[in-house]
Amino acid sequence: MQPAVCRILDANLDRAREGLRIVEEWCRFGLNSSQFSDECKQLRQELASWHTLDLRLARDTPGDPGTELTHPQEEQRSGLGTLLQANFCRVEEALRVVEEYSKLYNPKMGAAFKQMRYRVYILESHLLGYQRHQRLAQSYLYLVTSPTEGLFHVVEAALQGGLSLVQYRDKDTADLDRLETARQLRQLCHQYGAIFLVNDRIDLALAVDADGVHLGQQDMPIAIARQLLGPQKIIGRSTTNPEEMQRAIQEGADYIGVGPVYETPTKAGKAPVGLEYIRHVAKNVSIPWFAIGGIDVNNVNEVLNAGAQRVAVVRAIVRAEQPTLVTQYFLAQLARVQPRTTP
Ligand SMILES: Cc1ncc(COP(=O)(O)OP(=O)(O)O)c(N)n1
Ligand SMILES: Cc1nc(C(=O)O)sc1CCOP(=O)(O)O
Ligand SMILES: [Mg+2]
Repeated sequence: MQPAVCRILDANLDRAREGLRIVEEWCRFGLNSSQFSDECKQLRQELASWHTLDLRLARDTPGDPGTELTHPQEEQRSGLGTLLQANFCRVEEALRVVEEYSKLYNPKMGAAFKQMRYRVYILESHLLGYQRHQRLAQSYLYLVTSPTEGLFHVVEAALQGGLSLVQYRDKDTADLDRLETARQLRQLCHQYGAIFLVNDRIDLALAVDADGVHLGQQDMPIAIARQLLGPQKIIGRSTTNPEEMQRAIQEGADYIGVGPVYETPTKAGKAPVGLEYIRHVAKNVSIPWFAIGGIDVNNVNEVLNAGAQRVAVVRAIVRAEQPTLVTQYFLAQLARVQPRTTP
């Protein structure tokens, strides 16, 4: 066997193992998930079983020109999501290299690495989906955007205040512009570890790889959205009464919107549901739900006193002079009504 092939296999087996270890550490210490960390460990052990002495002996680190090469992006990661994604990429690439070159070395190894690569794809998709749903469960304030000058500044200011859930809502702009805005908002949200959802449009959500969609009663049925988006993405549904609420849950919504609580010019003409429906949802719903419609810093406590633990707002943040401070105020009020978790 050519020594160069052995060196390639040796280097990529190491690369894949290192990347898996980085992912495994997060599964173990960040998520406390034995299921995900066991899968990483099994993959690492299988890798190790193919990393035979003849491959290790081919190593020539001083003669490897690649040890000096780094990319600036490797020196900094904008968040945990980017870090995990970069390492999944590294593992998948390395496995693909091993799969190809091992065909010259041991064809059985090629087949085994193809299987492993698919296992890593599945792990990545399950892990990212799990993280996304965890983040949703920890999100109490939800910013729904409206077209406004300085939208990115407003959203970034709110993210700096601790916001972790954003919906891009824009009914009238040309698709080409919406696509660009959605792309940039997604990037901004992910930089802060926040979830990014798209209102109404499954196609746009898919195009920018958003975390999911928000669908109203007149929008696409949840079952079709789920088929298009898959189980790992988030699907939210608007509801205005107990029947819609029950149906949304049965159909598999990940969260529901509950409103409008108060009359609002943002959704002119939609009759307010009032606090009675909030009380009903508070008693009957266990998935995340967000009270929405006319909520601001002056009336938020009334909504919380009726049983809401999460709220969604448009104007209260988009029109705020100081979106960071308003976000912090909302989050502080919301924190008062969160159930205490035992340490
Ligand atoms: C969180 C949240 N709740 C409700 C809505 C309203 O959705 P919909 O009824 O489809 O109305 P539009 O927003 O599409 O005008 C929402 N967007 N977000
Ligand atoms: C987008 C939207 N959906 C609603 C619903 O009840 O389904 S109320 C609403 C607008 C909320 O805007 P603001 O916070 O400015 O009142
Ligand atoms: Mg809609």
